[in-house]
Amino acid sequence: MLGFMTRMYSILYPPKVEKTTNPIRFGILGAARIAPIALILAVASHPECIILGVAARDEKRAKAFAKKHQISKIYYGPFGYQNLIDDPEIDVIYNPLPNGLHFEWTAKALEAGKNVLLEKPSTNTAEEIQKLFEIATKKNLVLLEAFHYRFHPSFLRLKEIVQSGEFGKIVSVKSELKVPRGLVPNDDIRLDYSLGGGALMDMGVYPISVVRALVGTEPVSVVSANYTAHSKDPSVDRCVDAVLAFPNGATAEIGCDLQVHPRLGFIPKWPSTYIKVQLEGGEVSLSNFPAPYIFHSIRIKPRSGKTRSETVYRYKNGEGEDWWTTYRYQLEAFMDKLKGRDPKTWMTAEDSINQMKVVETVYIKITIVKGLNVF
Ligand SMILES: NC(=O)C1=CN([C@@H]2O[C@H](COP(=O)(O)OP(=O)(O)OC[C@H]3O[C@@H](n4cnc5c(N)ncnc54)[C@H](OP(=O)(O)O)[C@@H]3O)[C@@H](O)[C@H]2O)C=CC1
Ligand SMILES: O=C1OC[C@@H](O)[C@H](O)[C@H]1O
Repeated sequence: MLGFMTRMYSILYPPKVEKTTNPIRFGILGAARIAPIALILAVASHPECIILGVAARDEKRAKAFAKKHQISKIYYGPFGYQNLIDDPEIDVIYNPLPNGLHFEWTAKALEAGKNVLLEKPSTNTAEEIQKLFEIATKKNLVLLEAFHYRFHPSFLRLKEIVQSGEFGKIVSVKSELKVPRGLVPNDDIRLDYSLGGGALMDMGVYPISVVRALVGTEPVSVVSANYTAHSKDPSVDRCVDAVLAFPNGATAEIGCDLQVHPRLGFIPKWPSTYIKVQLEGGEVSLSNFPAPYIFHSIRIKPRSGKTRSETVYRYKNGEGEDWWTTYRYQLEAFMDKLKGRDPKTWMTAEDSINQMKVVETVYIKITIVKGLNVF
């Protein structure tokens, strides 16, 4: 309990660090709700970077956000986003715009010579993310799809156990991200088809990326995919459950839901956020994988022998801090990449492109085709 309390305190009030003389300067596109936890708090404890600017469509919103987070440069109005991108003092653009705007604004940022930390899902299609990486490569810029959980030591430990061979080959993987009704209001970007909304685009991309990373190859087919349309708009998927088949015989079940209905109509269900891997010689699981810094448990259940559990908040060599969030670990890797150092782990261009191919294939299986230009 004490560990939990001290972690939470340091996440919300990170210790101040002295910044280097020429820190890398981030600019944020949009006064997005995710920006404080996913970037601003992470940057606060990194010595080599600062948040220099923010752009929002509305002047008041931009000013309020900048004041709250002590950001010195503000852009707003119809050209606000472009003006932030064009600011020669900005080195990196953080793009937490609605999914459907990821491609357009990341392309503009890269074309302007800016590195980009791009929120998940990278784009609407594999073709789009491929184009973005082509620009990034041509211009020698860093582009990262922000699958933050991949950078936390708990996920890396799970992957290490699964891929160590200790329990033999993977038989199946199951991963879910489902949240109770009431968390996603009807006017949320997640429920707007034209902005790239839908459960699979918002939450389902996590389990898909999880199973791909753990199996270590790409699925060969989507065996089945069921979805429930959202009551607000039938073209928006509220919930998706799919089964993927991998070339080595392993299968994966992925699930996502933006509105899990309460038990008996009134008892809210707890969010479902886990990874479970069945191996020939046992089962390994990780609870709360998207926010392991709050709490998590890695359970190792050998087919014969005692069940044990681990919690892992730092890298093996002791690097990191117990209170570092998934976002803080991600920022560490991003900064390492920018500075020409070797990050602990990375989400490559190929990984992001293949990820979107799988997302597209699941959508095709459930026949909600989100303006996708595939096959
Ligand atoms: N990594 C993670 O853990 C998480 C990632 N995300 C991802 O981050 C992104 C943003 O999510 P979230 O912060 O919840 O989103 P918000 O609802 O806060 O929207 C983000 C920003 O989008 C801008 N925007 C631009 N055009 C539109 C438009 N037409 N309609 C609505 N908003 C618009 C708004 O900018 P302005 O201020 O200029 O009005 C707003 O600030 C998504 O891609 C999502 O998938 C979300 C949550 C968690
Ligand atoms: O990226 C995300 O992670 C957590 C979810 O609750 C949220 O909807 C999603 O955007």
